Amino acid sequence: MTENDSRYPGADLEAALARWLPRQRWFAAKGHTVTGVRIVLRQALAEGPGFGAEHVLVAVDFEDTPEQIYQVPLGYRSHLPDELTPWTVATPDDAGHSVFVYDGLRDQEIIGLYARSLSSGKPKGTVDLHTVPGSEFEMDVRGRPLGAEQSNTSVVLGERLLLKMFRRLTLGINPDVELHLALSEVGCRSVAPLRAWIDADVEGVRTTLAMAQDFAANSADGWAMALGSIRDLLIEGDLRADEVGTDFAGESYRMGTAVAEVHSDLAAALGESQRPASGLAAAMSRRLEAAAAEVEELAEFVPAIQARFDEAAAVGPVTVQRIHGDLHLGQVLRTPERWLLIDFEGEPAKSLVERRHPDTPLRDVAGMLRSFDYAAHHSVREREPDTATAQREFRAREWAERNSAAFCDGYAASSGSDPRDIGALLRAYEIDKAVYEVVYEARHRPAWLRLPLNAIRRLSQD
Ligand SMILES: Nc1ncnc2c1ncn2[C@@H]1O[C@H](COP(=O)(O)OP(=O)(O)O)[C@@H](O)[C@H]1O
Ligand SMILES: O=P(O)(O)O[C@H]1O[C@H](CO)[C@@H](O[C@H]2O[C@H](CO)[C@@H](O)[C@H](O)[C@H]2O)[C@H](O)[C@H]1O
Repeated sequence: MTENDSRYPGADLEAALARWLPRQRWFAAKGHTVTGVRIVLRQALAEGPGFGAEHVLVAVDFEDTPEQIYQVPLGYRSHLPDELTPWTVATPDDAGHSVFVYDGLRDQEIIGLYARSLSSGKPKGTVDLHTVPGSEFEMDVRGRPLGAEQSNTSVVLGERLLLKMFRRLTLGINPDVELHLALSEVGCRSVAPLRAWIDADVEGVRTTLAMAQDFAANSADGWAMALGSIRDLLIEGDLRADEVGTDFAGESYRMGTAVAEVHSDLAAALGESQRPASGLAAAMSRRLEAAAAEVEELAEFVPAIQARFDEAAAVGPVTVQRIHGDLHLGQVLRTPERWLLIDFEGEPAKSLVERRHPDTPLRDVAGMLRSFDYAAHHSVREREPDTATAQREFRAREWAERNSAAFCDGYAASSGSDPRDIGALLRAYEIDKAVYEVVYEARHRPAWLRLPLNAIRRLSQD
């Protein structure tokens, strides 16, 4: 297939993508009506009889929200194997299109094309590849998609590298690459080293498209591990968290030390400064106002939340630095050796400028404390209600408190500073995160909305 391809005209591709994009897990504008799709980059990767592949970027217009740009590597085949049919964008039709169009990142052959580009150091056309010095790639590695869809799409190359293709593009450098690069340069042990990244000029701005880092084989994510621990605890509800065989506190402690190490390495690599807590609290109040305008269930909590933010504002000057920005149990991987932090993109709903703003490390600590609460209470809600439900709620809370304390202990032991010492600010961050979660759940998983709302009640009114 070539740039001005006659077999699949741009206008038809744009129309097919307008129908397909809103159904994707990573589509960030759920609930907004797409009014048009415009191709902004179309780069042939392979072409031959019955098979083609293209790297495509599109700008999506909406009725009621600003344009968004998405990355959609596409495959074209005259015969689509069964395993690729769930990823169909368009089928052959009466209008004379003889090929299926599908999500290229589900096709091992197309993933292999990206792998070869990385290993040869020669991406196609206007797309640039940057290799971190000392990183080598094998020429002909095979690729496979990585499990479930998330905010982006990741593929494993030769079981050695993970290539993450950003889906919704934010014009500029992606903090995931920026922070992984900084951490890799100072030899941080608690991240998977960055090996390469891909960028291109998009609408006149140099923009990150993808990154490759070491693949941590045989790892488990913190969310799955935490759920395993809680499952055992909730079977009867009569044992305390420290009495069940799958007590998680030791892991939470080590996770705390890993997060502290990353914070210390980020400060060493990118610096620290001072900021009045009043400015941080004012930003939280603005976010609260916007969230309450979007999710009406928040309204009754606004005065109590604001009182907590006012307490945080009185804390005085605090040290700020670059942080992870969206830390939760799904963002930590337990390898056989240690915990690794992944996905430094920051909260997807924030602008790039906001995500790159220095903040206190307490935001990340609070993110993990919120996640212990999520894991515990989500597990209770997964079970059919019965006479033991109240007891399970009690145990779940105990589990969250035990693991939060262990995490903070580990953090304090590694960093020399205990996050609980500035309790008013830590609590404000927990509430701020729960407010973000209320909006996130209302947009993506309304059935989960009660989880952050219950936490807000507890955190703002205790
Ligand atoms: N370096 C890695 N090694 C192994 N698995 C990884 C690695 N980085 C991420 N993963 C896995 O890929 C999934 C998606 O990664 P993440 O960076 O969180 O992507 P997204 O931006 O799509 O949320 C994670 O949940 C984790 O299971
Ligand atoms: O897609 P990302 O992983 O970057 O993060 C977004 O999605 C997360 C949900 O997967 C969301 O996290 C919330 O749910 C988690 C459980 O699924 C829980 O552990 C977190 O504490 C809770 O915030 C995250 O906030 C969002 O940015």
